[in-house]
Amino acid sequence: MPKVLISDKLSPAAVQIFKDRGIETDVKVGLAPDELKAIVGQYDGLAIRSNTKVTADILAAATNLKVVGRAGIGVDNVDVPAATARGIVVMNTPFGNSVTTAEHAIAMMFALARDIPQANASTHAGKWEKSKFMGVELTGKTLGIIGCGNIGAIVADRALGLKMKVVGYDPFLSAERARDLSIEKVDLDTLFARADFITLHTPLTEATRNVIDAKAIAKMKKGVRIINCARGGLVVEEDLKVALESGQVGGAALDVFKVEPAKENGLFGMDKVVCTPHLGASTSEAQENVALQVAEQMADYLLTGAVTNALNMPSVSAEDAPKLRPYMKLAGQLGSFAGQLTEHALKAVKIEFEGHVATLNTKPLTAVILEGLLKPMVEAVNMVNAPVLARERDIDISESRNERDGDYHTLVRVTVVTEARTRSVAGTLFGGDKPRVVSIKDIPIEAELGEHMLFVTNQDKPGFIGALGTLLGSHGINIATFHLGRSESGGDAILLTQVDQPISDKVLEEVRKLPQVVQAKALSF
Ligand SMILES: NC(=O)c1ccc[n+]([C@@H]2O[C@H](COP(=O)([O-])OP(=O)(O)OC[C@H]3O[C@@H](n4cnc5c(N)ncnc54)[C@H](O)[C@@H]3O)[C@@H](O)[C@H]2O)c1
Ligand SMILES: O=C(O)CC[C@@H](O)C(=O)O
Repeated sequence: MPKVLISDKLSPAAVQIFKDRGIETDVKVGLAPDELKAIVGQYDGLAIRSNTKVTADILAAATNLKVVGRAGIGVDNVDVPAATARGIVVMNTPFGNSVTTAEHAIAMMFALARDIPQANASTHAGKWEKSKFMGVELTGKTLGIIGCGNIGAIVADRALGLKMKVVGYDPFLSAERARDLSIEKVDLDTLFARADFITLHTPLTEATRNVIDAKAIAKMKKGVRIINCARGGLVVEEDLKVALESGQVGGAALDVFKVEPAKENGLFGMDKVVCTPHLGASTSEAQENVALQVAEQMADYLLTGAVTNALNMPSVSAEDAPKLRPYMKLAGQLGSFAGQLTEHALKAVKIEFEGHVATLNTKPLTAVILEGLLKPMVEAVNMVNAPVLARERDIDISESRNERDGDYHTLVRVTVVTEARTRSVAGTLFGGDKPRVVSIKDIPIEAELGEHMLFVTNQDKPGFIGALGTLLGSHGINIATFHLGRSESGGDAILLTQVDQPISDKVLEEVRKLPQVVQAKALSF
C-alpha cells in the first residue's frame, strides 16, 4: 500500500481522500528540514503547501518518493529539476485558489484606499482619529495589472465591477484576450505612468524579478499605491521603503516577501504599509479545492499511473511511450526554441507532422511543443494544461499530418505567428532517436541543441564569424558546436552555436553590437 506524508497544513479533506483510496497517510506539520530528511525515505508521496522546502537535499533522502503534490500554484519551494532528475513527478493545482487570491488583492486595494488596518488599530486603541484617515475612492481610478493570467484576469473583472479603469501589462496577452477581459493592453511604462493602483500577478521568473525597483517607481504617478499578492521577489523592498518615505508611493499592501516567513522586514511598522502573512490562498473554499485536487491527483498517480497537472512529466500511456520518447524530446526542443525566440503576444501556432511521425499519436507531441512554447511566459505550464492555457490565451492552434516523406523521413515543423511576425523552426530525428534542428526561419541548418546556445541572425557578409569567435573567446566562452545557414549568398544568415558556459547579458549586448548582427539570443535547453 502506498504511503503519503502531508507535511503542511492541508484541509482534512485530503486525508479522507487518501484513506478512502486505500493510501496510508501521516500528517506531520512543521518539521525542521533535518526531521523531514530523516523520515521522507519512508514515503511514496509528499503533499505540501508553501512551507515545506523540498530541496535537492531532501529529495536525495527521498529514496521511495514518486510524487510531490503542491496544493496551490507556485512551486518555487520545490526543486523541480532535482525531482525530475530523480524521476519524481511534481504536480500542482493551477486553478483551485485563483478566485481567493484575486479577492485578497482586491481586499488589499480597499485596505490601502481607506487605511482600514490603521484605522482599525487606532479605533481599538480608543483614539477616535476621524480626521486622520482620509481615504480615496476607487471608482474612476486606474488599476494597472502586471500579469494578466488566471488571477490577474479575475482581479480585472472585479475591478471593472468597482467601476475602475483597468490597464494591463503582460507581454503574452493578445489583443483579443485583452478585449475579452475589457481591459486596455499597455506597455509597462504606460502602465506606470497611468495607474493609481498597481497590482502584481506574475510568476517569479528572471524577467519579473525586481520588476518594481527604484527606476520603475520613478516612472509612476506620485502617491501610487502598490499591491503584491504574487511573489516577494517581484518588488525591491529597499527601493519601496525609500519611495514610501518620500511620498512617491502612497501606500503598499504586501502579502508576500522576499524572505518568508517574514519575521523581520524593513517595511514592517511603516505607516502606509499593510501586510498579511502570505494569506492570498487562505480561504476555506480555496484550501478545500486545492486539498481535494492534490489528493485525487496524487492517489491517481500512485494507484494507476495517471498523470494530471504534472510540471515535469509528459502524460503518455505505457504502450505509446517507447515509440514517442525520441519525438517527445524533439518536440520539446522545437517548442522551447520557438518560445525563447517569441517576444510578442502569440496569435497562432501551426504544427506540421510529416513522414513517419505523422503515423503516430501526435497529441502528446503537440502538448509538449505548446509546453515548451509557453514555458517562458507561464509558470505552471505542463503538457497536460498547455493546450488549455493556449486556448485560454486565444492562441489558434492548428495541427496537420502528412504521412508521405518529404525531404526527410520524418519531420516536425512549428510555425509561430505573433502580433509582429511569423517564424518557423523544424526538426527531425537522426538515426531514429537523435533530435536535430534542420530549418530555422525557413533557412536550412543542421544542429543539435545543447544546454547553452547562442542564436544569431546576421547579414551574410565577410568578417562576422571571425569577430564573433574572437568576442566569445575574449570572454573565456568555449564553442562546442557551430552551425551556419543562409537563405542565399549575401542574404539573411543564421548561426546556432553551443557553448560550454552560459552567455551573460553583457556578452549578449556585445554580440548585438557586432556590425552584421540583426538579432542575438541566448537560449538554454
Ligand atoms: N499570495 C498567494 O497566496 C498566491 C496564491 C496563488 C498564486 N500566487 C502567485 O500568483 C502568480 C500568478 O498566478 P496565476 O494563477 O495568475 O498564474 P498564470 O500563469 O495564470 O498567470 C501569470 C501571468 O503572468 C504573465 N507573465 C509572465 N511573464 C511576465 C512578465 N515578464 N511581465 C508581465 N506578465 C508576465 C503570464 O503571461 C501570465 O499571463 C503565481 O505565479 C503565484 O506565484 C500567489
Ligand atoms: O499555500 C499557500 O498558502 C500559498 C499558495 C500560493 O502561494 C500559491 O502559489 O498557490
